[in-house]
Amino acid sequence: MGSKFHAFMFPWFAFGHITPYLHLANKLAEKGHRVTFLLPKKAQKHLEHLNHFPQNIAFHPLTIPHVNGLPPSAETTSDIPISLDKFLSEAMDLTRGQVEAAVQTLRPNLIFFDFAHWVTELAKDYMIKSVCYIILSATTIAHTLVPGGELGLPPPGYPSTKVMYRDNDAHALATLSIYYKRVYHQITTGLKSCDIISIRTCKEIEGKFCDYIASQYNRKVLLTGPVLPELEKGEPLEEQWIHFLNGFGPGSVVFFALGSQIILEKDQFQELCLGFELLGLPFLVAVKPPKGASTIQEALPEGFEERVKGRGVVWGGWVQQPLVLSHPSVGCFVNHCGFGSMWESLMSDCQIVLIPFLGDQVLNTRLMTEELKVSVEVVREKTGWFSKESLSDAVRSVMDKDSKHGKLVRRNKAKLKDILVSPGLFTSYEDKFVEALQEYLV
Ligand SMILES: O=c1ccn([C@@H]2O[C@H](COP(=O)(O)OP(=O)(O)O[C@H]3OC[C@@H](O)[C@H](O)[C@H]3O)[C@@H](O)[C@H]2O)c(=O)[nH]1
Repeated sequence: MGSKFHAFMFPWFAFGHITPYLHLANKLAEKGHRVTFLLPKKAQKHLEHLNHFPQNIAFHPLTIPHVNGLPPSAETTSDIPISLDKFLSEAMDLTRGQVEAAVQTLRPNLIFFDFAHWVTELAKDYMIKSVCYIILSATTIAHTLVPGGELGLPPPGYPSTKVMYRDNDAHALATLSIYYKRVYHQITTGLKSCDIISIRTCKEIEGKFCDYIASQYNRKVLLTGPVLPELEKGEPLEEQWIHFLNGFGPGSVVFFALGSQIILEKDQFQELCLGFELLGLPFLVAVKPPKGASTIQEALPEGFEERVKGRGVVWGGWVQQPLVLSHPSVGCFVNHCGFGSMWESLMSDCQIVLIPFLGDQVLNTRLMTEELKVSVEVVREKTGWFSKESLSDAVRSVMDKDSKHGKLVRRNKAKLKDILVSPGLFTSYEDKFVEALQEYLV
């Protein structure tokens, strides 16, 4: 059994990081441990519905200090373009006093962090254990964030010849170069100096990358598994989507989403819409309005809505992605291969088409498409541009009943899913992880 502990959680101020931390917090709380969750004030109201154990998980809101260059109301990466992330990162560093005050008062046993590498010093001062909990893929860490790593190039001894950047990834590398140095420093410092390294993955998908990280940091690496939430514990799918999706046959709808960060240029957004028009299948596209537009409607190609009426919707807000994916009418998931979406796509019964934008998304895409062979990637030009034809061709290549390639990836994916859903696999990762933490605390 082991004794109950009290953990602090302090993830990077991005929903793509906060949400998986909260899923892990729920698992700890379910086992009777206590969690104090540090997060920006405004983020709390978006997350309360995901806290399934409010008696054991307490949110501890932080005030985001003012930093020149950061818009006054910005508190998470969803509030700013990627080019301003560095200011939010400075603001996070300036919350150190608030974090320390909370540690001093509440005296936790452990503190989980990812980007705030200075947590390890603070933890030592108060004699608590620091846990660097990585919610990006092990593949990304192994390729880009090990000591001696270099932007865009695999490090010596890297265990794959397939999961790499290629010529046509210059667009993703250019974005990565904006924040690479900062994130490299944050992650490698945190991983070197923490007490415990842990990653949100499992060896069935990323075993050799996890082993490589362990060898490069000369440390044991604990895996939590994907720590997916139980869908039945949350709210049901919104009525409007049930109604829309029920109007189509099993496995016929293509669902498109790009996570919480990607905002398309207007011309690329329009090309995307035209790609769906060309495809001819029913679709639900959920993306933010493109740059320069405040609504989706004003940015749609002329006459588009009329032409696809009754067959497709482009929605500018949040949809409940895991629930949409579990609707029987949805047969294909086109997405950016953020690590959260990658897991959700693997656990669904949909065909997977990938269109990565950021550095880690490119590597995740290669892992899925070339190493595991469970998906296809949309072909881009050297400039990063994808055309309506390349988008619709990729979807057709897996959705056409007679497509050989479609059959192959469907078979591979079904095999992998069988392994992942084998009874007890994920819970045994979670149990072993918690046991390992308890051993550290003895
Ligand atoms: O409309 C939406 C969009 C997204 N979501 C949810 O939001 C989460 C998005 O997480 P992802 O990791 O896929 O993508 P994000 O873009 O938010 O992640 C960010 O952090 C993780 C990194 O791998 C990504 O590169 C980075 O962009 C998923 O759990 C998804 O189900 C919705 O529920 N509805």
